[in-house]
Amino acid sequence: MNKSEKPRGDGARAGALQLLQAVASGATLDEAEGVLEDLPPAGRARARRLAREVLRRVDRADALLAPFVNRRPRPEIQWLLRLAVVEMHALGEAPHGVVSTAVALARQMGKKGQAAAGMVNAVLRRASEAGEAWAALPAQQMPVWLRKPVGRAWGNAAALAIEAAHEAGAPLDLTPRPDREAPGEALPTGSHRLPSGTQVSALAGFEAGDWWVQDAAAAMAVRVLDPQPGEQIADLCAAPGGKTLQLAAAGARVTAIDISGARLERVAQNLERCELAATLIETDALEWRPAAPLDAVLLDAPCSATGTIRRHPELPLIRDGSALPGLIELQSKLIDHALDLLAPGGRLVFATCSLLQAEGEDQLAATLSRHPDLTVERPDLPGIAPEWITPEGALRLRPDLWPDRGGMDGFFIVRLRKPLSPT
Ligand SMILES: C[S@@+](CC[C@H](N)C(=O)[O-])C[C@H]1O[C@@H](n2cnc3c(N)ncnc32)[C@H](O)[C@@H]1O
Repeated sequence: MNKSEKPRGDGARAGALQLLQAVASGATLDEAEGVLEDLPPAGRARARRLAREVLRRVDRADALLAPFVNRRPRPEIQWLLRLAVVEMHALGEAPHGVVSTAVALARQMGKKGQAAAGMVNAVLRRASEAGEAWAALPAQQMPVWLRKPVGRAWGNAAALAIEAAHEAGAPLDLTPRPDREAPGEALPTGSHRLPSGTQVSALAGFEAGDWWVQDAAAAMAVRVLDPQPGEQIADLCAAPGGKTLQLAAAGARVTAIDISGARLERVAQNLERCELAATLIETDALEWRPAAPLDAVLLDAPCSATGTIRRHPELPLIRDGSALPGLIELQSKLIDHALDLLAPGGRLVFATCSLLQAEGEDQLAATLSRHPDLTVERPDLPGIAPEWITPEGALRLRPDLWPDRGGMDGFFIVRLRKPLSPT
């Protein structure tokens, strides 16, 4: 569907379909955002939401549709059918309206769409009566390259619970500045939580910079680091800057580094909105050295981002795990470099938003074998359950934790301390 064929009156659904087709060709939802440029802000938000809800349930929608189609329709029609099924069965939209809108959208997809409109109508009418079958279908499975190691690490029941959390999506979490208020339910670890879909810019305190958006699990890395006023701290992979803001708000003297100038620009905007300060440097962290050794380093390393599938449900569709070896190698180089920047007795927090032990537990084991003089410091923080702490003393966070509260991102976080004198 090109722009001129975009249906007037239901731009959000048409926008969602364009996003879904962009994802099918390998784009992230953020990268595909440009297809929504003609929509007003509310329509864009709805299109993004619809696309995310479909991406969380592609397999489930296909399984429901399979008995009603003779052969798999063209990709754009299949996305249209999936969208309609998800709207009816997951989002509680009235079937009559969903079916007639889907038929209208098909008619606006050129000749092939017009030819498919009758089939769309017939299939969706039958699918609308299949609520029980929908309820009996399992949540979407993670792809094999991810599910296998997750099942091996924590068992099948945990993998199923993680998949249920992926389907449920993510609430909106805020980190308040220490001296300010934030809306939402206060969580035991200090974040504030609001329902998913809350419009961020309309919340009290946004303009004043009283808080910033940051998942509750992501916010724990800086709490584990425990920055102190006046400490010299480098945030080696800083953008878009949630953790830089936390470090600066604690009164540390922060150098925020990122290899991406465009992403670093977002750190600058966030700092400005929250009236906080940090020195920003666009460079490869592996090539950066401070003038004097540091009190602490935060290394929130580039990783598979498999802990963020609740908010980025396109990742399982567009990633195949082939980037992992390169990421793991980069993480270990960054760890060694970060340790080299620390003063004696300095601390390094290594974190990845990953569900893979290869980017967490195994990376810690390899680091300790390369640097046997390091001490792992177990986190001792309000709200952290003892079972989240690994035998080695790291923090393993998973989307299926806090199931009654709405979950959290998957993260691995560990604090390492350098010896006071060389051993
Ligand atoms: C997981 S994100 C960091 C998220 C950030 N800490 C936050 O809390 O908002 C990883 C970042 O590492 C950056 N990056 C990747 N390779 C890098 C390198 N060699 N040196 C510096 N930054 C790098 C990426 O541009 C990306 O912004």
